[in-house]
Amino acid sequence: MSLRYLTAKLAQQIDDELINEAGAFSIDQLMELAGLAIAQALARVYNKDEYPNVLVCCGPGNQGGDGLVAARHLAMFGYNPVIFMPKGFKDVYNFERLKTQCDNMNIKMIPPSNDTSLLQDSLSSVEVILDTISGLVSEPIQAPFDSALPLLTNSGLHIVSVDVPFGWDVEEGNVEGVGLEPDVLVSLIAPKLGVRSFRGRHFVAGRFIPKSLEEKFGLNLPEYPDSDQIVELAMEEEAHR
Ligand SMILES: NC(=O)C1=CN([C@@H]2O[C@H](COP(=O)(O)OP(=O)(O)OC[C@H]3O[C@@H](n4cnc5c(N)ncnc54)[C@H](OP(=O)(O)O)[C@@H]3O)[C@@H](O)[C@H]2O)[C@@H](O)CC1
Ligand SMILES: [K+]
Repeated sequence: MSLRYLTAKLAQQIDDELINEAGAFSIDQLMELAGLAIAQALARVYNKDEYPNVLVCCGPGNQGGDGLVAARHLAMFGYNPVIFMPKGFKDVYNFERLKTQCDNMNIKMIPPSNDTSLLQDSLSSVEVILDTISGLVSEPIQAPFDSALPLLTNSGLHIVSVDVPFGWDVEEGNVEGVGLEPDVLVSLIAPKLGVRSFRGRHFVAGRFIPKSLEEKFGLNLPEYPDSDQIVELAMEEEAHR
């Protein structure tokens, strides 16, 4: 039985079940585990001696929250993350706490601005971009990320994307051809249909899904090694899907 690739609707349904009485998780718990796993995947591929500087690009939704958590863990691991979060977080209470936790780690945040020169400056001093802009939303690319996208794409830097690379459709992939082209992808819980064409290093993260939910949704998740929070999909597995 092969790994199940999820529609946007199914991914949302699994998230909802994890949070309602069946799963009984709080969003903070899931965000913390997701952010930790994302940081672990980035560290697995880009070691901190060669790639110490990471630009963490955060959207205004839950995925942006995952990004703030990942930035904090990367700092704990010895990286030097810088946060680019040009649009205010939707859940202000969560954001304020996550932002304070990043401030306490002396993580720099690029101030929101219509002028892209600050972003450009940061791109010239990092080795890796972490794309935690959006995950489950299929929308045309909107401000303020529209002006950032070409800068990220043309930077030539290594890119780690979470769930769905920015600019891709959740189910159809990079149909417009303008989305980010990451080197590494971290799929939370299970990959989404749109990333079937992805051929870089692909990790699945989310070692918190109860067996009952895995079975209910027929996910056929790969086995996580040891005590890892991430599992890398083998190239053969990718080629056969
Ligand atoms: N499964 C799990 O275990 C866990 C899942 N979690 C995470 O939740 C993520 C889903 O979160 P989510 O539902 O809040 O949506 P998300 O993708 O963050 O986008 C929100 C906003 O972004 C914006 N935006 C989107 N597209 C855009 C565009 N093209 N151009 C410009 N802006 C765009 C848009 O903002 P708006 O324009 O509406 O202000 C939209 O409303 C999921 O991927 C995973 O990372 C973890 O937190 C917990 C564990
Ligand atoms: K993303």
